[in-house]
Amino acid sequence: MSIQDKKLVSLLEWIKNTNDEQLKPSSHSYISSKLEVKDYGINGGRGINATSNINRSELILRIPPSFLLNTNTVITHISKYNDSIKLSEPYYTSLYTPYNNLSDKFTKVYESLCLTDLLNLTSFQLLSLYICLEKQRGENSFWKPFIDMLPDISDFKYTPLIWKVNQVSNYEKLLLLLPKSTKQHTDNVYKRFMNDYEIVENLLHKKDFKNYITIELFLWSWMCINSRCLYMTLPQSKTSADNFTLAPYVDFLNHSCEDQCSIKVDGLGFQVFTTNSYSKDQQLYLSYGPHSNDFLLCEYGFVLPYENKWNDINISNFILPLLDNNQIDFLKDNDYYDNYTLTAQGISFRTEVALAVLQEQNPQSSRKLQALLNGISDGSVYKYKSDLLLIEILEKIIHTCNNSLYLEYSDDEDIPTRERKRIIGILYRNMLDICKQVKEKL
Ligand SMILES: C[S@@+](CC[C@H](N)C(=O)[O-])C[C@H]1O[C@@H](n2cnc3c(N)ncnc32)[C@H](O)[C@@H]1O
Repeated sequence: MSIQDKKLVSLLEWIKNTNDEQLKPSSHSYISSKLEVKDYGINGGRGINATSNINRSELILRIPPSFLLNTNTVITHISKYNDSIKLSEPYYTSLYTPYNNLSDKFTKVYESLCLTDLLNLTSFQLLSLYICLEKQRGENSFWKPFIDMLPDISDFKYTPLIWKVNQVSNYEKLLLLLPKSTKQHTDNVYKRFMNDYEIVENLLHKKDFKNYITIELFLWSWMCINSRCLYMTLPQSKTSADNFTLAPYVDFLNHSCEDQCSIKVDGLGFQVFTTNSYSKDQQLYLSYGPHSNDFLLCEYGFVLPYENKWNDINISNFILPLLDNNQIDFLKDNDYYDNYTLTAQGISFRTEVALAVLQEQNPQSSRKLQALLNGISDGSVYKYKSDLLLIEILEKIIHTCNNSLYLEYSDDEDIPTRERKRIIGILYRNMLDICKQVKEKL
């Protein structure tokens, strides 16, 4: 049995938890016997395979609350090492937290944190910190079987954030080759990451724990969360971004554009139902959301090279510099400022509004514009000039894409650089396809 197979067996034993008398059978995880984890190699890494036919609307997975890694479970587990943290809410007290009393240098960190310290962190910061510490606790960690099955940092080799933080070979050149909107997205992800790292580092520093978490470890933990978190409302969350959980085993489901499984979260935990029927040996998928390749690359580290119906192009960089102050004020007042996109189907309504505003000296007093915004007019009065400007923009993008398509077939001697260039080339090819389809329709 390979090491990976042994780790998977441990994960299954841990998550089913059938040996523990304390736990009611209804709280054991349910993993349908029609499922197996399969390695799809370069086509998505590990995924879930149907070992026999599965019906539509069939319950295939149920992971009880105690085995979900989120703010609730983290705070409850930490409280077991810290007498100052008194929890009374049922979403904490109902959790199963076998306290094994295995103190170590990392549980000293838990001893030093008060509840306010924990609640002042975002879910993302708290979980990143916790996974870094639990990973280093090894055998002492309740979560070891789960942490052992998390991906390796090399599984994120296509993520531009990793290129930048780890300064991989040719990273500066690679970042410059990215389409502008992907570069901007990368800068935003980088800011989010650095901000989380600094906050966690400052907290540890304040408590006198130095060199407990390297940036490399934090990056791994942060990317594992970013690429595997699933939406789940949590009672103590301050923002919608805090509403997520990690769900062992469910997180083996790979992404497809079409929803093929649905999620239900209730007192029983995190449940997955099929929304399709599957035949034996088919891979099961879950849609992570309506994400373009640009988004998938920056946040998850992969792209769907051929069939991503959510691909779009952000053309804000072309439109924003053309707006005068009056037009900017109007768009801001009406919540239409920035984020102008187009897909293979055409421009978004936001983009249509921006192109119409560009044709108005005094947008505030234009009845035509008001009619467009209110849905009374179809905006055809603006169409001729909007199309002319759009063609100009499309031609500029087509020119850039044509000059960058070679990247997909790069013959760079350095293999990692060649692979990363191939992914960048795919982004340009996707953009070119959209531009051509939109142009044909004008
Ligand atoms: C929630 S995990 C899914 C399980 C993952 N494949 C694994 O080996 O652990 C998300 C990660 O899986 C990979 N992934 C998911 N869907 C994919 C797809 N359609 N094509 C390629 N990679 C995919 C990406 O690396 C992504 O960051």
